[in-house]
Amino acid sequence: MSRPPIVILTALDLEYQAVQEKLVDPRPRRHPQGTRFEVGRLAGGRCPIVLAHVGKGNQAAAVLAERAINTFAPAALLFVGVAGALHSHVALGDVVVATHVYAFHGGTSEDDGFKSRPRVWETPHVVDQIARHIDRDGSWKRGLSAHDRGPEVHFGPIAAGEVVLNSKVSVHALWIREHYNDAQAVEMEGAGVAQAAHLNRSLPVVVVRGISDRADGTKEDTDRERWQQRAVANAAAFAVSLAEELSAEAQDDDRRTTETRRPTMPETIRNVAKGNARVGVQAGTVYGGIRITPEPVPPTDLAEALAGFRTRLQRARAGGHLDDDTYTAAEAELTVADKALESDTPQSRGTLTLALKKLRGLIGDVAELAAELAIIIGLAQGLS
Ligand SMILES: Nc1nc2c([nH]c(=O)n2[C@H]2C[C@H](O)[C@@H](COP(=O)(O)OP(=O)(O)OP(=O)(O)O)O2)c(=O)[nH]1
Repeated sequence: MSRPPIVILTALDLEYQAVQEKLVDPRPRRHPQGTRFEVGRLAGGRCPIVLAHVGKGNQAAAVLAERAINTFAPAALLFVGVAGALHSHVALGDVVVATHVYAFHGGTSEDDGFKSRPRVWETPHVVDQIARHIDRDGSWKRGLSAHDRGPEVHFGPIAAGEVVLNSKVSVHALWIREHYNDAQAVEMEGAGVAQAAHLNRSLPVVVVRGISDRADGTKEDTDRERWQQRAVANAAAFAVSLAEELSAEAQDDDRRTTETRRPTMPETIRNVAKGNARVGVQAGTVYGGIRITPEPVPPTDLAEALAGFRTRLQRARAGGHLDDDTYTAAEAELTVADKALESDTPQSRGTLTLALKKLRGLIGDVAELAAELAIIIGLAQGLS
């Protein structure tokens, strides 16, 4: 079972570069709409990473997050970048991991002033627990260049708006202090990414930010002192450790689901076979060097099976088991099959079977996919 990918989004070139440096053998993947993703693996790790540059702002971040989710079916989404600190205990170079993201610009403008209409997305519990474990473990700091003090990791809310905040006394600064007082850092993309993940069956998302200024009017100075590069290197180091753990966890979850679906066998087996009946192995407990491969539970609903197969196809591509051209051709056949299934006429049933057979020719080299498709073809043939 191959590991599901983790998508990492970045806004600035220096953020992209900081993550890209962690990838082994990154390969470009061009989306039909022109977005260039890069897919690689972490050095010494097994998790496929999909990296993208989304530019500044929540809107672009949301659209491209949606695109990445649809294309790669990741196990989780991370945003890695820089941010300004909102409290004095959060120092330059520290890492802030969002427990919540506040979209701090929501509100209503009334005669007696602007009223807050907060929106907030919470980081899923399981992901938060993994991130805290990585912080306690501390091994994510290996490989960081030696500083006077190692960066600290802070867990807390992040405020994401539509402006670069570079003042302690501006309207925006006062607004955040009054209504989002526990926010640790401020940035411009977290809300867009969180919204996109929420709209995709609440896919786990984590915003990881390195602090490169104090959001207090000194941003130009700290930028000149290259705090952006230093801060994002720390955020990237933390994020890739997190990605590796998240992918491993998702794989374990997949395995557990497969195992709980397997019917359990009682310890004592009574053989009820009679006459010339053929009997395989019936055993409650088996000792010795026996390898057992769990048999997948065959799908019964064709539409669901096709949707599941599309996800598997995306993962096979993200994991490097299918090249781009084969993937595109296979996806096209799957779309033909989907449409034919919707029409449900005698003619469309023929189209459906033909599309699935062409698909079989395309993915035949990937054993896992071929086995699953054989079951789907059986289901489709059962329709006619
Ligand atoms: N360090 C820091 N990063 C911030 C702040 N606000 C903010 O949105 N970010 C994050 C999210 C944005 O993607 C990006 C904006 O930072 P930037 O350095 O590009 O800001 P800017 O537009 O003023 O920079 P420039 O291109 O004019 O030099 O950094 C902040 O106050 N401090």
